Amino acid sequence: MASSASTKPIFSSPIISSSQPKSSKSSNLSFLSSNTFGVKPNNNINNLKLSSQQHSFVVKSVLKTADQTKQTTSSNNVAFNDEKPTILVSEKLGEAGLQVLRQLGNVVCAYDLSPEDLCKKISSCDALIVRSGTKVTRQVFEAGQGKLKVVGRAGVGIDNVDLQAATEFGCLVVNAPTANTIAAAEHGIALLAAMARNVSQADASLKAGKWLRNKYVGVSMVGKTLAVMGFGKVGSEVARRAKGLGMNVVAHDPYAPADRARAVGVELVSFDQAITTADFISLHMPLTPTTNKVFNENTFAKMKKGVRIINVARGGVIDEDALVKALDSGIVAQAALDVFTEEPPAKDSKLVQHENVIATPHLGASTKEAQEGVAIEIAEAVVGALNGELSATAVNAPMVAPEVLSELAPYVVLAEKLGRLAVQLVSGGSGIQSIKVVYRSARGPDDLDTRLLRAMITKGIIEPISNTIVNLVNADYIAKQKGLRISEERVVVDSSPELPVESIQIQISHVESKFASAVSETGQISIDGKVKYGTPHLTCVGSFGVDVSLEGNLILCRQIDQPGMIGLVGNILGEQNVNVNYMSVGRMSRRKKALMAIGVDEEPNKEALTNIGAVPAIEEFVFLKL
Ligand SMILES: NC(=O)c1ccc[n+]([C@@H]2O[C@H](COP(=O)([O-])OP(=O)(O)OC[C@H]3O[C@@H](n4cnc5c(N)ncnc54)[C@H](O)[C@@H]3O)[C@@H](O)[C@H]2O)c1
Ligand SMILES: O=C(O)[C@H](O)COP(=O)(O)O
Repeated sequence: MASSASTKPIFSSPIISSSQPKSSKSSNLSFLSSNTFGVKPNNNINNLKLSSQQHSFVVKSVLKTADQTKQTTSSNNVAFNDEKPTILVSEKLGEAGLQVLRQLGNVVCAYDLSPEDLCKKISSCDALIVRSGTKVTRQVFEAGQGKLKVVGRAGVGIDNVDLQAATEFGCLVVNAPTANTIAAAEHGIALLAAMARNVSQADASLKAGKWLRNKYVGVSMVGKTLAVMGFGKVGSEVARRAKGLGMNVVAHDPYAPADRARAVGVELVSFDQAITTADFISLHMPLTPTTNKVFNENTFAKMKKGVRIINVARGGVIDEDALVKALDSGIVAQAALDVFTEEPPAKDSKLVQHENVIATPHLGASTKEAQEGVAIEIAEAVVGALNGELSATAVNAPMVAPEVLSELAPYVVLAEKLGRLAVQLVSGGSGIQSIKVVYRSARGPDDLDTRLLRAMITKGIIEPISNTIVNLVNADYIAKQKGLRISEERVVVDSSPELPVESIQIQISHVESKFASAVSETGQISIDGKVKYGTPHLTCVGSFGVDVSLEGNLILCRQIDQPGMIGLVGNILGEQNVNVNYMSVGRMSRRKKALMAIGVDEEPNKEALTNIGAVPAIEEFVFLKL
């Protein structure tokens, strides 16, 4: 490490768990099985090479599922399946979106599927597109395991998708968050005005032959206070429109920036302040464990008597029984509801049937314009994901800008290879619990996004020793599940900021190594790598500096530094027709200990490895698969 280097931890890993994983697999990484040479046969090795389609390749690699791994392993290249992907559309989607999908894959539109039929169909699908009516449960992800790569939610709310299960199964979830904003806001305003002026009730009454002008006297909106609960995309558009109606608008949103509210002329206030001062309350927050039934008996009791409530967000944010009581008692004068806890609600729902309630069947996003826009937005996101692009609307994966991705491409390969090497250096009986990754870089902390690199290191470490397929979506989850703690550290070095990373070091502590020379003076297994001319290189093993290109496989030998060693080992390999592609020797001092790193194209047979071990000057050696 350069003496001028400053050390700054950048990541305090969330991947810290003392809990045992749920799966029946080993709770830590102690199940390294060994053959004669201490290496477990590895079915998941990808012969990764950078190509002209580097960017696309990198993403495909980081999002790869078991299915793709099978295919790439058998064909020994990194290309996606040549067959067209199958995209299941389980709810009505605009024609323009379907056309985008058809350009890439086989599109199957199957509406109103039972949960069982969805599970049956999904096992042969690469992607699923839903709206709010399809429950994408854990069972769906289990049924789609190894094949289903992406779930597209044609809309905003993802409360009908089991995100935890998606992440565990490495399935990307994308949504279409912008195209229906205006439609939802307009519907909110339509309900607000219709409720205030009794439009629905008066219309029904007139159609029933009555003329009740006195009964349907409404309330005015101008000068009244509207509390917008959730000042996101829809909430802020509702606020903007309500101001146009002359309303006094306040908003509550714990995460909204004050300047965004100021720009609309809205004051951000506390939850209690909002609900106690408002004449109208309009709900625009997502349904989450925190917002579930946040409008309940207690909160209704705090509201101004005669308050009016509009909900175009999610039914689940209201305790519907409590709302019926509040309507009966007059605390809530009227409610206008587009969404319900159960959709469709029961025909005899007291809430829907209440005389002071007007209701629509989840129509917020249902304008021609919004449905066209949502269909295109989700189709493009799903096609992009299937093509290997990271989506800007990924819900359960880090979003990495394409230019960052291209720049990091060779480092992604290096990261995975170093992970693979490091884990193979751990001796069979040891469990890995703690891994430290040190990035040496001239870049400032904001200019280096290491999430991708960390995911690929995790992939490299876990895949050789388990059947789990690791990708960008599930890397952190899988590491946590296996009790693996990964911490990251940045060392700022005085080199060119043109390069995102100068070197990556992986340290594994509290384990024994099957190759003692890989253990550094401070007691950890430690290896370093760099990208040279676009190719990953191993540059340090323990305390030995080496330089070997990480292609094919690797033999590391520690020996007494003396003439003729390269020839001796080269001959043994040559006799078995094993081609050496790279060789490098690092030593501590002259004629003492040296470390020889040999890159080989083929896997040496047992005899070749036995003969290498029998060379008197060789004190230890290890064969590592990349
Ligand atoms: N009825 C429909 O057809 C329809 C159409 C579009 C959107 N929606 C629903 O409307 C809601 C908002 O959509 P959006 O596009 O504006 O989403 P958004 O993510 O842009 O906005 C949601 C806002 O809620 C805020 N929030 C989160 N937790 C909160 C809490 N506890 N209290 C207050 N605010 C909180 C967030 O900070 C965010 O600003 C979602 O539930 C969405 O599913 C319904
Ligand atoms: O969250 C959303 O985008 C809306 O609730 C729209 O849902 P829909 O796609 O089922 O109309």
